[in-house]
Amino acid sequence: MANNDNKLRCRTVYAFAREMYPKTVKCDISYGTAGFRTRATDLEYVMYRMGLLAVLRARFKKAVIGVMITASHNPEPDNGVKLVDPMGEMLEQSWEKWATKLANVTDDKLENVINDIIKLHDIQNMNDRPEIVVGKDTRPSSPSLSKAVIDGILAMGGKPIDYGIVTTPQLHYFVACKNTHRAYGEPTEEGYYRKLTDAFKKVRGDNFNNGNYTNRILYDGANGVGAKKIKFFKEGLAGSLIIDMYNDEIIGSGKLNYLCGADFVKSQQKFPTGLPQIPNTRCCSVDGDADRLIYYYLDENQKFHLLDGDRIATLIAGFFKEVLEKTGIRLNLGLVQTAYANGASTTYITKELKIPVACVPTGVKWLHHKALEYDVGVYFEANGHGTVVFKNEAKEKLRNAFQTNNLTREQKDATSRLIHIIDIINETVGDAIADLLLVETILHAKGWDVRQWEETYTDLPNRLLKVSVQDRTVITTTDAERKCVTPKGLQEEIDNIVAKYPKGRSFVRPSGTEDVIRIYAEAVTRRECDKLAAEVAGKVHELAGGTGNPPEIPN
Ligand SMILES: CC(=O)N[C@H]1[C@@H](OP(=O)(O)O)O[C@H](CO)[C@@H](O)[C@@H]1O
Ligand SMILES: [Mg+2]
Repeated sequence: MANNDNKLRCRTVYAFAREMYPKTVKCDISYGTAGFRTRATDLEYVMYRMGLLAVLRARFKKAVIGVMITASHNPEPDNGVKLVDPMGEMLEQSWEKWATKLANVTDDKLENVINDIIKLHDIQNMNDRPEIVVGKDTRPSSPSLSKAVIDGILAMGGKPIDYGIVTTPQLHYFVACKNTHRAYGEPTEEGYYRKLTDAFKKVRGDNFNNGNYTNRILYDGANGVGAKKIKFFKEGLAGSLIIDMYNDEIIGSGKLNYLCGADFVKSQQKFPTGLPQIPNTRCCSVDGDADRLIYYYLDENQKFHLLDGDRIATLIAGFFKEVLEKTGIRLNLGLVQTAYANGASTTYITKELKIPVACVPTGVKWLHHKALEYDVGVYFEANGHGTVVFKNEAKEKLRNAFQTNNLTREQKDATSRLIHIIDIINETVGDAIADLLLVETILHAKGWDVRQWEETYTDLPNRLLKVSVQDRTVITTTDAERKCVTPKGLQEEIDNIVAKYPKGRSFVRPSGTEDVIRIYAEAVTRRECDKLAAEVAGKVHELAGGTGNPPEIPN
């Protein structure tokens, strides 16, 4: 009977694939830095197939798996999909290649790839009906793409749990809650808001303001899901933090991520559209799926000041170091960055904060795994994506110490504070809104305004450029992407250019989410930095098959 069920199910899988979700795109796509991401019109069959894969992965892991439909900070016509593993982490790398294979195989070979996955992973429980948690962002294409994922899940015999429109970090959280049998929290939106806002209010206490810190912030929702969900936080925070909302698609008519949002603010280094320009006022932006957070302000001369992911990371790591010292409990703390981290932030962390720093390749999966090596691991990408992770033993150590009577009053207060702060954090993945609550908690504890935060160190001027090339895979890199291996000769040319600029640093790598080569540069002055970036971009264009006009070098 089981065998017959299986055959019947498999026939449904392939009939559906051919009739409802035929492969419409000839060229291959690959599971990149954050899953598949491309024009939404090219994604229906990919979504269906990822629904199939999620069920196989869930049967293999004997756990709940997540599927998130989003293209994050990309323009509105794009969309994407990524799978979320049992503890809320990104899909294990060895399965990325199966995702890529499954997405690219022709309709008539789909069955072979599925059989290969089943055989190679010895998946025996093909009649299990695992839960697959599905979420989507606010893009117009998301509902139909979500239906394709759900059809894939159903065809493969899984049980879709559709959470509708949620932020990416919410979906990661739901998966972790389900697989820990609620030890991590309630797997509902309500449970998520309650956990974070209750912890925030406990730590904040009755004094909402402190020293130079005032509890009002201007919030740019990027006209996306972050604008929708912040409203529930506002309710839960009950005035302890006042969030003035802008770029809210319901109130305004703005387009998703257009001239606003965390990616725009960070990469353009500009104040976004839609927010009032009030001097020296703390502002923040999230991206299209609310997993990135960036702070900034305009001074009295209308000069723009950015406080990016590196700045958030140093604030958090420095604060945890102080509190951990106060607890008297020995836990090791480390910070993880990528090559995009501003050199000044790395110097500040190592020389002044004296916290160990690791550098890993771009992409949350690398940062997250490295951070798990520490008892308390803080990780952030310069673009504002990051969080803090705690080893289970570290959490236990804190809780046990709190229960004993061996702590002084000060040690006990610091331990209790830390235990509550852990609940403000979404440990599963970078979460813009949870990070916002954490940053606000730290600024409040220090009694700092945004300028005092900025005074901790001075960023080196930096520039991010993109160059289009015929084939971005011609560039390969090593040393956490800081050196390129191919095309031959390019690294030597970059070294020669960089040597002309005091404190200059530059590296290039193929993007994993866009069809471009990214160029990063920093130097002592803005002028030198822009020149360095443009010169390196020119070399990339020349040696890596650039398309269109070569970049212009400023005088
Ligand atoms: C320079 C940069 O910001 N790169 C981003 C971007 O990846 P690329 O591979 O560079 O396109 O999108 C990723 C997913 O959101 C994010 O993890 C990463 O940091
Ligand atoms: Mg994002």
